[in-house]
Amino acid sequence: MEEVRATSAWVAGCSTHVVVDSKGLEKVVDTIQGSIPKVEWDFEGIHYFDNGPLTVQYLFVLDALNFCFWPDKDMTYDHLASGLRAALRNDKSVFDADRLQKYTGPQLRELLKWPRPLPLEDERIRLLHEVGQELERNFGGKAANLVESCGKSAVYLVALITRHFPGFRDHSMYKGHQVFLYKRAQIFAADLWGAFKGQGYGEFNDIGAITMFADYIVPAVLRNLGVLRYSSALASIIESNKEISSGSEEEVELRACSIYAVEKMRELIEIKSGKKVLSVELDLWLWSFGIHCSSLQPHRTLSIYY
Ligand SMILES: Nc1nc2c(c(CN[C@H]3C=C[C@H](O)[C@@H]3O)cn2[C@@H]2O[C@H](COP(=O)(O)O)[C@@H](O)[C@H]2O)c(=O)[nH]1
Repeated sequence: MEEVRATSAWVAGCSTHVVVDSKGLEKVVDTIQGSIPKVEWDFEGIHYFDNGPLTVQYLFVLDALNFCFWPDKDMTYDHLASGLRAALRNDKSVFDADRLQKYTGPQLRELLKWPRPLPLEDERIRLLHEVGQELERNFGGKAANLVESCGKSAVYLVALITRHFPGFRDHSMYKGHQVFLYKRAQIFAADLWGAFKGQGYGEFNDIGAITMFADYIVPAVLRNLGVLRYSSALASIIESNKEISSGSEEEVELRACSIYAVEKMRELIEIKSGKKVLSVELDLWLWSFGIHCSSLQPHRTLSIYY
């Protein structure tokens, strides 16, 4: 994920709306004293897991749809993960590649037992079709084949996913430069690693290369911890719940500075305590803290990437 790391660092270096506060960062690192609280993958108990290829199919579908829940004030990631789990328990062929290509909005709603249109429903359907078509065309219909072809490399997996599935190409233009964020492709690798506990489909020799997943929860957590600071203009946009356009400087800075800050946190933990932590572990700790923190103020962007 060298391009994610390098381009995020570049944004952080010329960012004007968001600042990574090195003092704030150091304070957090001093507080945790080299050992971040261990958060178990699926601490919520909402995901499907059967230790086999169907779990891989489930996680790929889940991460194809893992974005933008906030427009419906009652919807969260939990509804998606547990809704897809219930659908799969009820019918093992529900995520077969041929079926993925045919779902309609109302059918997906029915699958998730959601009583009204989903946020960005048309895009969700388009992305499901894309996943079904491309899995069928190049991977024998199975996400497990996609993962097996990666030779235990998370970096290669992310590259392969972004090459084959345009919906996962999470990138932006910032001050004339292309910036790579790859949130959903990276989170899929991390979900495999977490679910399979680093074994089988979850075994990656380079899991340390994955960065944090730039969503709308972790930036707000980092701000809450004093690691990120916002300009007063950006702070008032976020506090008044106004939407920030996808691809705007503000939005790219919020996401890229979060990636950069977590990389810096990881480096500083190692310098201060000699302990190596993974960005994936830091992400899960920060994210799980965020979803339990009612005072958090996430930014609002309509996006298919996070
Ligand atoms: N950075 C980061 N962002 C994450 C996740 C996850 C879930 N990961 C699973 C993996 C293991 C655990 O057991 C988790 O269940 C979801 N999100 C993002 O959060 C937002 C949803 O917020 P709300 O609308 O309040 O539900 C949305 O952008 C979604 O894409 C993560 O881990 N890291």
